[in-house]
Amino acid sequence: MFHVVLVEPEIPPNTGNVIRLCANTGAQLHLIEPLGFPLDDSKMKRAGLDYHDYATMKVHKDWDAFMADTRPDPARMFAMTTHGSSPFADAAFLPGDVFVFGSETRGLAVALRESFPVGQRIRLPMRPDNRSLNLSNTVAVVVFEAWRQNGYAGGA
Ligand SMILES: C[S@@+](CC[C@H](N)C(=O)[O-])C[C@H]1O[C@@H](n2cnc3c(N)ncnc32)[C@H](O)[C@@H]1O
Repeated sequence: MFHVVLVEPEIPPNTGNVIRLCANTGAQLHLIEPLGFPLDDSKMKRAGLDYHDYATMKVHKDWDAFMADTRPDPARMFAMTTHGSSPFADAAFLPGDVFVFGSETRGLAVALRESFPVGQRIRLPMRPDNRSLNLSNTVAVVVFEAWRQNGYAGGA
């Protein structure tokens, strides 16, 4: 099972899309507070979520609480960032890998981003002069690539 970590997400429909994506792919979703919206926000509900979709979601009061609760292997954590220097095409993912995403307007805080070794800061390719992809689209690309590399284990 992969782990998707949204650090301080701000836009309800993005988080709604990611909740559904994680439910469909078997990824464990972690939301790091503060969130920019209440979890029962009506705009998030428009993502068409069912009760069972929320089963893969955990909320952590901050980054340190996430690390203490989850105890991930630091060597298998990846910061997804437009400031990354490691090409996505070269990344090899394993079951249990942790993918960390920044908020929609701020991205990942510099200190958190730089706490990842350069080889674990990954940038998805974009055409020149584009700033960033949508958060939920980025999560979908990464989770499906990681799942593809692992034979869509558990998928029907
Ligand atoms: C809308 S972007 C944030 C943009 C923010 N203004 C910044 O400068 O980082 C939200 C998140 O999506 C992910 N993201 C978006 N485009 C990406 C890309 N090309 N490569 C890797 N991650 C990306 C990152 O995790 C980012 O923090």
